[in-house]
Amino acid sequence: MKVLDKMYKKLIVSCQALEDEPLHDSYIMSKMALAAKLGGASGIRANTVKDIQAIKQEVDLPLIGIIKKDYPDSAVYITPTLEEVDELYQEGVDIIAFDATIQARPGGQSFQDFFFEVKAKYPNQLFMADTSTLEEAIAAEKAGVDIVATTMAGYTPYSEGTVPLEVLKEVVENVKVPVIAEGNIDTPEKAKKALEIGAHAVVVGSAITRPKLITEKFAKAVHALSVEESYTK
Ligand SMILES: CC(=O)N[C@H](C=O)[C@@H](O)[C@H](O)[C@H](O)COP(=O)(O)O
Repeated sequence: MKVLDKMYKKLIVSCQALEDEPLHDSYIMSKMALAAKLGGASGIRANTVKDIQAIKQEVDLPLIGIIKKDYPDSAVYITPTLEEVDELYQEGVDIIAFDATIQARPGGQSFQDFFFEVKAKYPNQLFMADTSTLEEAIAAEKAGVDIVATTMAGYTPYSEGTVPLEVLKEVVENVKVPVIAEGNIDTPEKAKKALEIGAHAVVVGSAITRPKLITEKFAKAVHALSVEESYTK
């Protein structure tokens, strides 16, 4: 079965922890992936070759690979250049994802120029475009990507405050390639809604694999109550 068929209407779990996050460790990410698989995930999204290698030891699910890297002259950090694409291709992942916003890439390169190079070098690889607006999704489809995703909705200065599921709906209505819902899908209800809207699959990250953020949500709710009701004996 082809990878896009395996993912159809399924849950993909993003297992990522950056250097400044408490779970930053490839072994931990591999166990997160295993937990996700046992819980019913049908795919994994992972960052860095090291994490991807560790995850491959634990699970045999379809993999979406990215490399997050900061460059001083660009706001684009998800697989920004051909160099990161080369690394992911050499490691081997089912889908390579990258930022496909209108923001300039390192060296001032546009998404179109970047993708032209990428596609020419790797014509048989599946590529997923992380976009923040309908316009970017349409442009990415036109450039020839295989999948568009709403990953960056709310994370570019010009998309701040947009509602991911609303962006998803617009994108689904206007592009023909499969659309993956990703970004701030933080409840099972929203994941289900994303698929009902027409997403091909849904990626959930923080709500499953970032316990610090999950704890913060609980702590905030609990502490708000403890401020209202002080303890007196
Ligand atoms: C904007 C950005 O850098 N997103 C990253 C993309 O890989 C990840 O940090 C997210 O966790 C992932 O997209 C899943 O989203 P959420 O964690 O909201 O379920």
